[in-house]
Amino acid sequence: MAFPYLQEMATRYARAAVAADKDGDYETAINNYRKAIEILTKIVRMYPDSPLISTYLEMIKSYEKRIQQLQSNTEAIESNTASKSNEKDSFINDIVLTQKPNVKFSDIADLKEAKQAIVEAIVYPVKRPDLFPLGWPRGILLFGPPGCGKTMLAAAVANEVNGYFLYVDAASIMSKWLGEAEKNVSKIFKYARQKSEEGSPAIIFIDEIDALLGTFSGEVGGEVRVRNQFLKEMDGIQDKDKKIHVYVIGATNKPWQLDEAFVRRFNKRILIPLPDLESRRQLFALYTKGLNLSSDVDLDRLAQLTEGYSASDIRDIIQATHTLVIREFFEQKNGEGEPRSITMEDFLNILKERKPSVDPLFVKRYDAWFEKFKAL
Ligand SMILES: Nc1ncnc2c1ncn2[C@@H]1O[C@H](COP(=O)(O)OP(=O)(O)OP(=O)(O)O)[C@@H](O)[C@H]1O
Repeated sequence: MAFPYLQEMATRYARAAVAADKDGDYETAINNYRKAIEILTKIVRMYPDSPLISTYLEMIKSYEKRIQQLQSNTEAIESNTASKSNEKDSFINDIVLTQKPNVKFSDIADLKEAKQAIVEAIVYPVKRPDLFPLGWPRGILLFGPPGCGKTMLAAAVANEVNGYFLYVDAASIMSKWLGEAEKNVSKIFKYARQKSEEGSPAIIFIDEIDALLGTFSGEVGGEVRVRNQFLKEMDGIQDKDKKIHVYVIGATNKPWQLDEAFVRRFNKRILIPLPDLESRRQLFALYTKGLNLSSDVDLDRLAQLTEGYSASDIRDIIQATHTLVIREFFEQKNGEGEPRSITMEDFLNILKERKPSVDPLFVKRYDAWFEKFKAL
């Protein structure tokens, strides 16, 4: 999952924790502090170069301290045990990332074909269902290397149609709620249908969908039941009366692990590839927009040098280069005055130390899979 979403999720839990803490609902507060810690720890692990790392570490420390304080106050906790009826809501709260994400199509570099396919599949039918006498697809599969915009696209389309964005991590559904997974799958769809009935389209985004619809070598935790439940729910939203605006966007980095019978349920199957030269140029322009660049920085050249890098690799390169200059500024000038501008040499130094995160062999596999299952 991507940095901004993780950040948003951590903030959400932290806010819920503080609110519950104030209300004296210590059990909810502890649970939410724990979730915030879990996500912040993930951010620290995944984005060690982020300039905010020390802030996150501080936050983790202070939440841990608060949990300890609250835990020692067992009496208060017992008197505020969450009621059964709240449990359902809190599950949905866990998965509904935000009602309206703030990612826009214009924040996404290039991916013209994918944007167009997704607009045709979701935006047009939401705006003018009467123009689609034959119905329209409710299941869309986005596949391709990690960090190239699958999550962003799904969030942007939810934003575009003013809908609910339900972020679901398939791997955690299978592991975290073992035994509960089947029930939780139907809760997700029920909630989405309810939102649609109230007038807001709902986009269920399932990250790492291969964890849910993959071909398993062994049956460990009721996988077949969960899968069947999921397929039943997907069939349930194929509504002939055109009233239901619930869409399932599945994302995977390993499409070849999907069971072929299930692949066909996703009427649209779209490859989100590694950025080509032009996309990389756009990414460098996009992510250096607010930075102080020296005149020798050649974005075209940087785009040429980064063949094989993912969009998030490129964003990370820019972030690391910026951090380098900021670090130097603090070390040499103690944070006084202004940092110097970022030079081409800074970029080249960082590039030397960063290899693409995607294995080129995988890229060939994506293309081959797309050829076989393409459905734009
Ligand atoms: N096309 C793009 N334009 C601009 N930024 C991008 C693009 N693709 C990825 N990014 C950057 O990389 C981050 C990760 O992207 P995103 O989460 O959408 O990738 P993903 O394909 O869903 O990856 P994963 O499979 O790891 O979940 C984004 O938050 C964004 O900063």
